[in-house]
Amino acid sequence: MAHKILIKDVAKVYGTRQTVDALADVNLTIDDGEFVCIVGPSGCGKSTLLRMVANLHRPTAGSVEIVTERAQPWPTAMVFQDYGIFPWKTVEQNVAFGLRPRGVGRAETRQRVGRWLQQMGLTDFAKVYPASLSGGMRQRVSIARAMAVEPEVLLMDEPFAALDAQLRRVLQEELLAIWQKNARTVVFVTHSLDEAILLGDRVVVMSARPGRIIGEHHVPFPRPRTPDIRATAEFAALEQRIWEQLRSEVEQATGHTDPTSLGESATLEVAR
Ligand SMILES: Nc1ncnc2c1ncn2[C@@H]1O[C@H](COP(=O)(O)OP(=O)(O)OP(=O)(O)O)[C@@H](O)[C@H]1O
Repeated sequence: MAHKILIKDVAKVYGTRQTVDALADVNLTIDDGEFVCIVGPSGCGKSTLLRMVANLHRPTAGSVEIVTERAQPWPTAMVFQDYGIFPWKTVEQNVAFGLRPRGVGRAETRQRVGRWLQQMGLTDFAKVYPASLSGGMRQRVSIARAMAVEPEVLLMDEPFAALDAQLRRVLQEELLAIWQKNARTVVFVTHSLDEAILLGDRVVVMSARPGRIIGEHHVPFPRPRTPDIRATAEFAALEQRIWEQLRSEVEQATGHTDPTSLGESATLEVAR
């Protein structure tokens, strides 16, 4: 398959007098249409990496490239944990945002907004302002907005982390179904190994800061997938393998040495 994202020898240092080494020696190639999940301890530079792919941050060293025929506007869209939608715009105005700057005409905008409102179950809320929506509905607006621009690469930074456990599962399942219908390249940052395995074709594991890639795991479940794969022994075994690789990094990042004492401060979620 053709390569879509090429991350070569990337390092990121924040600050000038007091510096933070966020990333070091990051090399990652993502194929066109691949769904890659990135997991790693808190503060290891996952968001930094995503922002570099979004062209919001520049690497201090190395390069981040998206293979595309239309570099203007930048061919990514991003979904954030805190939704990032505009409170002063209605749901449909939020979903339409981003289409005009991309030169999408009125008729096409109406058609795309209608389609994505429908796909995300938002049609009845088109004229509503975000303040009256639940967190789950706001995140649906955010996903609809990102998908409406038909990005070549969709970047998702812990999009479901603020939702309660049940709602999170519902949105995971919706995203799984949407992606299987509209396959495109996705880079998805999460603290949840369960989520990463359910959704991803590949799970990339990062070390404690400065973040490096310390492992990559192919997710062997064929598409289309359903959430039933969670109940398989293969799923549990893969989750365990990834956790074993990650545990010492999480301990390092949190200052814990006894894994049984991670408790409330655990920075990774492992279903067990
Ligand atoms: N603009 C900035 N200026 C200075 N330091 C920053 C900046 N942005 C991030 N950092 C630091 O860089 C490191 C990596 O941050 P980043 O947010 O990329 O990590 P993360 O893995 O996404 O964290 P989390 O899992 O907690 O969201 C952290 O130590 C963070 O404090």
